[in-house]
This record gives sequence, C-alpha cells and structure tokens, in this order.
Amino acid sequence: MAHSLQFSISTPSTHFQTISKRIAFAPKGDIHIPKLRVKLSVRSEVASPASSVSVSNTAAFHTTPFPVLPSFEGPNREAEAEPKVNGLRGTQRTKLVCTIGPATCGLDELEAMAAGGMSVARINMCHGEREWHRGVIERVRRINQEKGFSVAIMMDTQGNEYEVKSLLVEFISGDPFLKNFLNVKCKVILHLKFYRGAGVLLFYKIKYHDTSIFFQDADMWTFSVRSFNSTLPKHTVRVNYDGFAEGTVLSIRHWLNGVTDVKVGDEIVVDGGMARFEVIEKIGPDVKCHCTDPGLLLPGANLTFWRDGRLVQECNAMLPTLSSKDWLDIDFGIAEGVDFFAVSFVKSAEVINNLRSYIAARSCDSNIAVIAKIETVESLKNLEEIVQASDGVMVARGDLGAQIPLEQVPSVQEKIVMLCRQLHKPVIVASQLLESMIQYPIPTRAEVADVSEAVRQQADALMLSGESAMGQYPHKALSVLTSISLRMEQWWREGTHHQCMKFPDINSSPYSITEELCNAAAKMANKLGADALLVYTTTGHMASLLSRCRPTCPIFAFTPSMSVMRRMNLHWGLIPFCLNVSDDVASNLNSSISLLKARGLIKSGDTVVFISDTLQTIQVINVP
Ligand SMILES: Nc1ncnc2c1ncn2[C@@H]1O[C@H](COP(=O)(O)OP(=O)(O)OP(=O)(O)O)[C@@H](O)[C@H]1O
Ligand SMILES: CC(=O)C(=O)O
Ligand SMILES: [K+]
Ligand SMILES: [Mg+2]
Repeated sequence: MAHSLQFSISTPSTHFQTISKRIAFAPKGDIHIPKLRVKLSVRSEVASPASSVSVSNTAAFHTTPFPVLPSFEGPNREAEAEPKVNGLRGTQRTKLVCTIGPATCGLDELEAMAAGGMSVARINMCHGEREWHRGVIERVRRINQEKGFSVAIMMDTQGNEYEVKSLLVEFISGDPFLKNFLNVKCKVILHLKFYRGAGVLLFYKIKYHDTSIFFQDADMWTFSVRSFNSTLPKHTVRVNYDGFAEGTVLSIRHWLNGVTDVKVGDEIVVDGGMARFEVIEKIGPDVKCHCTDPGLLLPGANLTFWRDGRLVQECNAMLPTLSSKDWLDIDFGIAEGVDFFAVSFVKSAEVINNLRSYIAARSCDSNIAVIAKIETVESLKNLEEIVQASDGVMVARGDLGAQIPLEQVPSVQEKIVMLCRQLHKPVIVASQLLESMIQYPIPTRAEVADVSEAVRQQADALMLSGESAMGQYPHKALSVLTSISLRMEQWWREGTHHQCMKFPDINSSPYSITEELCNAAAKMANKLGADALLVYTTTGHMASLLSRCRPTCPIFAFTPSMSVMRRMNLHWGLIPFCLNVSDDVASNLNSSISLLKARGLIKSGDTVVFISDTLQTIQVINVP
C-alpha cells in the first residue's frame, strides 16, 4: 500500500510549495509571515495486483481521526454502574504514565488512553498555557467520574536550565494563523516554504508545533539571552532559562554568571550531541560560536558546556531549580488538586523539602506527592538524599542523556531503579521508550528491547512523552507498552529469572512492624503459590510496602480515599480500589472478595493472603 500526501497552500499574493525533506533555514533580518489559508489534501493510493484505487480527501488538519483500536480491558476501568468503587480491571504490574499533548487532549482520546491502560496522565508545563492544562485536568476528572476510571494527574514543572526558546513562537509571534496552527493536531510533518518579497527565503519545518534549525558546518552562531523586538538577528539563537522573567536583569545576571565560567575554546553541546559548537568569543550576554559538528537544533534543546571532555557544571548550578514561573504553576497545581508534582532539574534534596513545606502550608488537607526528576549531573551526585526526600523518582533520560555520556545512561538507569526499590520509592523510566512511534505504527526492535529491560528491572512505571503527546499513534504506543510489559512480567514469573532481592530494612519506625508484616505476607504468598494478595490500606503505605516485595501474585489494594487510590497508580503491581471500609473486618473482607469475584479477578477455590493496616495479622483464605 502506498500513501502520498500533498499539501496545497495558498495566500492572496503568493503560492507555496511543499517540500519533503529536512532543510535548513537562515532567518533573515525582517521576518514577516503572511496570513495563510491552508488546505490539507490527502491522497491515498492502494495498490493491489488486481486493482488500483485512489482516494482523495480534503480535510482540516484537526479532523484526521486516530485509528480505532479494539477495546482493551486495561487498568483503572470499572463497571460503569459503580463509579464510586473505582479500581483496576487488568493485572498488569508495570504502570503506564502518558504525557498529554495535542494528540491526546480531547475527551474521547483521553478516555481511549485510560481504557488502554494509562494510569497517570502527565501534563508538562514546558508546553501550553495554564488554561489548556486546566482543560485536560477537567476532562480527566470527568472521565474518572463518569466512566469510573481513576487516572491520576502528574504536573511536570518547566524547570530552569539553559535551553533554546521555542523557535516557531519566536519567529511568528503575533501571527494569528500560525498561532492557531500551534494548537492543531496534525498527523503529518509539514514542510512549508515561505516566500516573501524579492527573494527572501524562509524554510520552516513544522512538526506539529515545532520548528528546527539545521546548523551547517563552519557556521558562526550567537547564543544570546537578550530579547529582540520582533525579529532575531541573523544566525542568532535565543537561549531561555527562566521562561517567566526572560530578558530581565535577573535573567541576564544568571546567564552571565553561567557564562562567566565559560571560556573561549569551550564546547557547547546541543541535546547530548545533536550539534556542537566551539566558543569563539564572549560579548556581554552573547556567546559567539563556531559550529564544529553540524546537526539539528530543536526547540527546548538542552545546552551544556564542556571543557577538555568534561561537563562545566557551574553554568546550570547557578540557576534555582524552580523558577518564578514554576512556583506559579505549582500554585495552579495545588488549586487544581493534582496528584503528583514532578520536579524538573532537581539538584539536591533541598528543593524537594522546600516544595513539600510549601504544599503543606498552602493546603493542609493536600497530600500531593513530589517526584524528583533525575536529569542533571548534580542530581546523580546527590542521588540518595534526593530519593530519600521525595515520594518517587523519574529517570528522565532525555535531559540526562544530554548531561552525561549516552553510553552511561543504561547503567545509571539500573542504579536508580535499584536504589529506589531499596529505599522504597516508586520509580518511572522515561523518555524515548518508543520514540520512533511518534511517526511509525510499530516500534523498532531496539525500542522493544529497551522497554523490556525497564520491565525486567521491575521499574514501577514506564512513561510516554512525545509518543502520546504529539505522535501519530498514541494508542498504539500505549498498547505496545502493555504487550511488552505483560510478556516480560509473565516471563519473569514463569522462569527462575528472579532471585529474591535482599533489601535493607527501611526501618522507619513506627512502620517496621508493617514492613515485617508485608515482607512476611509477600513471602508467604509466593511460597503458597497464592492467587492474590489483599491489603486494606488507609494511607497507601502498607500497599506500597507489599509492592516493594514484587510478589508473584497481583496485589488488590483497598482504601477509603480517592486520592490515596490515585497515588497508588504509580506503584508496581498495586491494583487499587476505593471502597468505604467499615469497622467489621470480616464483612469488609467478604465484600472485597465478592467484588473481585464479580470482576473475574479471583474465583472460588483461589488462595488469598490478606493483611490490613488496622489489623496486624496475616490471614490466608480459601475463596468460597
Ligand atoms: N501540552 C503540550 N502541548 C504541545 N505539545 C506538547 C505538549 N506536551 C508535550 N508536547 C510535545 O511533546 C514533546 C515531548 O514531550 P515531553 O513532555 O517529553 O517534553 P520535552 O520538551 O521533551 O521536555 P521534558 O524534558 O520536560 O520532558 C514535546 O517536545 C512537545 O513537542
Ligand atoms: C522526561 C524528561 O524531562 C526528560 O527525559 O528530560
Ligand atoms: K518539564
Ligand atoms: Mg527533562
């Protein structure tokens, strides 16, 4: 089957062509983007030995439908008649976090993602306005309420690092057509040529809402924090590190503090090696560079400075982890009652502790969990204290891979996953898991191997980024994660692959009794070949201690609190239900057994091991 896509673009004055490969563009002094009317025409040619069919279809960008997948009995789905008793249906142990973006922000798409196994929806404050995110939060809440899902919400802060400002926004600010274009969900990568006046040529590569610059070898470029009125001087890249106060004296001081340490001859590395530059000259807030290794610069690209093959760390170390914009976003997150904050570019435990105090002060009844993203060299140095201080950790391999040599990322990932297990914190493996599925409906073999490895390490959760935010196959990407997880988990259970991991005691009294109880219950369930573990947990703590043991059978966790239930979504193997528990333990047990039986999760004759945080005993039950 061959598909060809054609775009015709017309304006009152000019005719635009399409191009089909990655191209360079050199911004000229006075950029003017004409108002455009864009029509997308899609032609699909289906060739078979017997016939040749040609389909022509003209549609607005946002109308391209997603492929409809067969319905999936995924986690978090509950009988629609009983939305109060939310809980999981499937027994997949590895949890799935999905970044929500233009491809998945609609009500139907969110519902399909929830049905496909998304347990946590991540919103990234690097992109989009607060109102846009509020809409996503509202829709997730709505499907939880109306359809009985229990998808949690994670807000990821923008953070404060040197990065490249969104190029498209920079170049087109003020143009209403292209502003709309930023929000449309298009399934194809567009390559547009813009002509203006006599021979001024601009090429844009629009990938959803992104543009990129291709650096040529030997090009001279200036990296600058200055704000420019409407246009950028030729060969200038604007660097942003404090999205809220960019261009202010404070920002320039920070940049200068950073670049003071940069010497002529140092190297600027874009996104861990997408392109490289040598610093030729420093003039005020500008760093003049010569491109030594040509490549692509994408908006939001991470910039690092290197000297004699080593990272110059002082640059980013000068910047506070949370910018003023981040604090406003955090206020917004608290007001919206998100379940998790994921803190970008954490450097030490201090910021985590500050944020915790802030959350506690701002909302006494709020217990938003704080996830530390490990993506800087500093965070690796202070890893243990950061893990201890936080409620969970994300191995943010995207930015991490720009700060340490790429070949170190796999071993660092394994180390973080193991440490989190030992210190009893859930851990998410993130970034580029199925990167090729942004464009293609199947993953590469290497991606399958990478995801399998994360599942084999028994990370608590896997995360989709661009694949679900702006990819063409978000649902397929999710179902690929599900299939790989289920297969690897089964392989793990069936084989003799796992040796019992020896953990140091967490020994954080008053939890040590609970800890011993959980270790014993998990061991007993494994030895008896039990079909399920049942746990009644008020705060989620006892359930997470069971999860830490990674028992062979599924863990059904019952809690009276909806927010505790949502937070349990991040823990390996926990299948949470929200249930009003009475004082009568026997009747609680009976009702949860009936509930699980009714959903086919357990059956008569099964052996169930039961523990509860109000009753410090282990019971073994034969399901009637
Ligand atoms: N809310 C959004 N609106 C538009 N595009 C988005 C949104 N969220 C994510 N994206 C797109 O998906 C891509 C991958 O998402 P992701 O959350 O991993 O962001 P990122 O830019 O790589 O930053 P981070 O390091 O914080 O993960 C982004 O680069 C962006 O193109
Ligand atoms: C997820 C993220 O922030 C990263 O990989 O950089
Ligand atoms: K972020
Ligand atoms: Mg990052």
